[in-house]
Amino acid sequence: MKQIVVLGAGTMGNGIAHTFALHKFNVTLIDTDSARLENAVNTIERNLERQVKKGTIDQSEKEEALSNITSTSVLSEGITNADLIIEAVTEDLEIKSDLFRKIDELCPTHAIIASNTSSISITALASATKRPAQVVGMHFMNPVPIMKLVEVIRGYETSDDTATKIMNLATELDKVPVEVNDYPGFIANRILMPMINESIFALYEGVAGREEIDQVMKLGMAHPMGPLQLADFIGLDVCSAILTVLYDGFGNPKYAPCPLLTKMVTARKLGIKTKEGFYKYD
Ligand SMILES: NC(=O)c1ccc[n+]([C@@H]2O[C@H](COP(=O)([O-])OP(=O)(O)OC[C@H]3O[C@@H](n4cnc5c(N)ncnc54)[C@H](O)[C@@H]3O)[C@@H](O)[C@H]2O)c1
Repeated sequence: MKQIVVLGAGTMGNGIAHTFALHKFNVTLIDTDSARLENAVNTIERNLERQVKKGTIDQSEKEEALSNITSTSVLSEGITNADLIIEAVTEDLEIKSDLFRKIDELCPTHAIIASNTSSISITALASATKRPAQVVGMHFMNPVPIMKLVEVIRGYETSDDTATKIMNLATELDKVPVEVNDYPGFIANRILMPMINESIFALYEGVAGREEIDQVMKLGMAHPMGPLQLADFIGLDVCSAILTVLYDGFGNPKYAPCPLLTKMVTARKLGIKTKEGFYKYD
C-alpha cells in the first residue's frame, strides 16, 4: 500500500494525513471546504515543526513529510489510483454512505475503503458499496500523531485479508491495533461517551462546576484531561452525534445526550474548533 487518500481535512483528517506522510506514504487530502483544507495543511506544518523542536524528527523528515501530501477539493483526484481510502468526514450516516457510494465507483478494484468513524456501523457503510469485504473501520484517536491506539472494526462482511492488511498497516505506522466487532460505538466510545455525558449531566444539575468536575477525574482517576476538557477537544457536535448513534443503536435511554450538550451544539459552542465550549480558547 502506497497511495493513501484521506477524505475530510478536519480535526482527524489532518492528523491521519500527517501520520501517513511521516511514514513515507503518498497522501492526497481531500475536503469539499477549501478553507478547512488550507487550515489542515497549515496545522500539519505547525505540528511537524513542533516535532522538530522536540527532537522527535529532523528538518529533512519534516520537509519530506510535507512533500508527500497533496491537497485538493476534487473527489476524483487521487481516488482513481488509491490503494486505501480513509474517510474522516462529519459523523453523519447519510453523508458517509453517500461518499462510500461515490468512492466505490471511483477507486480501483483492489482498494480498501476504511472509515475513521467513532460510532457509525461499518456494516451500514459497506452496504453502500459493491465491495463489503474490502470495507473496514480504522479508528484513530485524537491527536493522531501522538495516540498509539487504532481500533480496527470488522463489519459483517469484512474479509480476513482486509482486516489483516489494516492491522499490519497500523503497526507500520507505529500504532497498536486492537480488533473489535461492529456494534454502536465499538469499544472506545461505548465506554468514553457515557462518561463524558454523565459529567455534562453533573454540570447541568449543578452538582459541581466545570473545573471541579475535571479536577476530580484528573486527580482522583489519573485521567490526563478532565471529561469536559476532553469533550471540547473532541468537538461537542462529534460527542452529540456519537451519543445519538448509541441511543438509536441500543434503544436505551441511558445514552440520550444531556440537554445541556444539545443546547451548546445548537448554539455552535463546539469546543476548541469554534474557540468556545465548556471553556474558552484564544
Ligand atoms: N474529533 C475526534 O476526537 C475524533 C476521534 C476519533 C474519530 N473521529 C471521527 O472522525 C471523523 C471526522 O471527525 P472530525 O472531528 O475530524 O470532524 P471535523 O468536523 O473536524 O471535520 C470534518 C471534515 O469533513 C469535511 N466534509 C464534510 N462532508 C464532506 C464531504 N462530503 N467530502 C469531503 N469532506 C467533507 C468537512 O468540511 C470537515 O472539514 C468523524 O467520523 C468522527 O466521528 C473524531
